[in-house]
Amino acid sequence: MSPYQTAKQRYADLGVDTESALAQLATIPISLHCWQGDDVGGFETTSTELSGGIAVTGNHPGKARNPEELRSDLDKVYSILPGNHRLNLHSFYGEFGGKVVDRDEYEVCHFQNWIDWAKANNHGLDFNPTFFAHPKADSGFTLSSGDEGIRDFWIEHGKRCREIGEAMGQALNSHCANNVWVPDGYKDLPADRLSPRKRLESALDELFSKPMEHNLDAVECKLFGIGSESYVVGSHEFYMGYAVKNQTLLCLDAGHFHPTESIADKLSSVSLHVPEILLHVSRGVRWDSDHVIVLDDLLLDIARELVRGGLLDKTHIGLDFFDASINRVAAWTIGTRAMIKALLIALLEPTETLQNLENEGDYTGRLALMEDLKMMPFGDVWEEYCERQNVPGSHAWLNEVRDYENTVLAQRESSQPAKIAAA
Ligand SMILES: C[C@H](O)[C@H](O)[C@@H](O)C(=O)CO
Ligand SMILES: [Mn+2]
Repeated sequence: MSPYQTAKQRYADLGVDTESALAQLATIPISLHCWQGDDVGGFETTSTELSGGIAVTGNHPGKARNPEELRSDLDKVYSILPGNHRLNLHSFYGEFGGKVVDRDEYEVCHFQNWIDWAKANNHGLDFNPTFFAHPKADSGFTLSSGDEGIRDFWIEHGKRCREIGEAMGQALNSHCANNVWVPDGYKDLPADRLSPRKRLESALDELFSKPMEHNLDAVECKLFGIGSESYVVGSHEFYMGYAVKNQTLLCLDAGHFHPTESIADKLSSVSLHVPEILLHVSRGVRWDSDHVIVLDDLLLDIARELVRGGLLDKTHIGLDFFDASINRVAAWTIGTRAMIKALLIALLEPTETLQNLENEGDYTGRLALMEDLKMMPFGDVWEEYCERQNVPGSHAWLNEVRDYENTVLAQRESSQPAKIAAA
């Protein structure tokens, strides 16, 4: 018997059908974030320093310098991922043909190459307005700014991004999860916590006022950022309330809460009150909210909650990490494959048995089974999945990335010259 056949039998003994787990896994798209490929740089003609309290460290050679290189890197990543996945694009990755196009002037045409590429490769697209890395975000406030001109500028940006998201969804015959994250906040003790929150609420009301069909609005909170340690306008309570009241999607970023707080525990509660959930799966390490995700307990808990609670249908799984200290194509691949593995392990659980034990009050049996499940041969099921999906299994994928590094990434100048604007 092959290792998979043995594993299949061992799972069958627990009442788990590995074939249906694999069939379901193949239907779950993960939305890869474009910004892992170039250290959250974007392709605007006037480049501005990254801001908004997020930071990328590391200087691994081979960073994508233009949209063609970024798409080529993404093609490589998708080619070694089992399943069919989406792209989550930030708006400042538009293609502006060498012209200065400010954020309140973005149009669908600036994203046409991305749409064409997504269509040709059968990727859904998700989107994000970009409220950072811009002179009008330098005060630390955007949609909640006390300056009406600044606020209006960002509201216009948000509205245009919704139109772009709608066009993406329409062109690709899919939804487009469009996530608003603003960095607004104070480094030190605020004297007025309420006014910025009132301004953010009414700015969002205006930004979201036009009904859309394909574009799904989402809002993302954060506990603190670098430079906004004392106060973030868009806190969890703010956005939870906003999303419930307005029935938008709520985005939960795994790195945006207190280190002892896991978003896994939030999913069931939130699912009762908002129509759908967007995830930014990330890994917080001390002050940094964006390490590459790995197959750890926190990630497994997220996947288990999605499966046990039957929440996969109302959850959009997106990733959010960036690491420039390792090969960026490998970073994407390690993180995305970890997410898929976590989902597989969760799908291979005998959920009904566990829940029956719980309902019967047999907590001994529940804990014993949970512990024994950790020794089940899910690795053999994973290898089978990779083989059936025609992608390299464990270890082999890294050879492909190393080849790509030697033949493609190494050709990019280490000096990382100015961005090449696409025509
Ligand atoms: C680049 C993204 O907008 C960003 O990571 C955001 O989602 C976030 O999580 C900020 O900490
Ligand atoms: Mn995020």
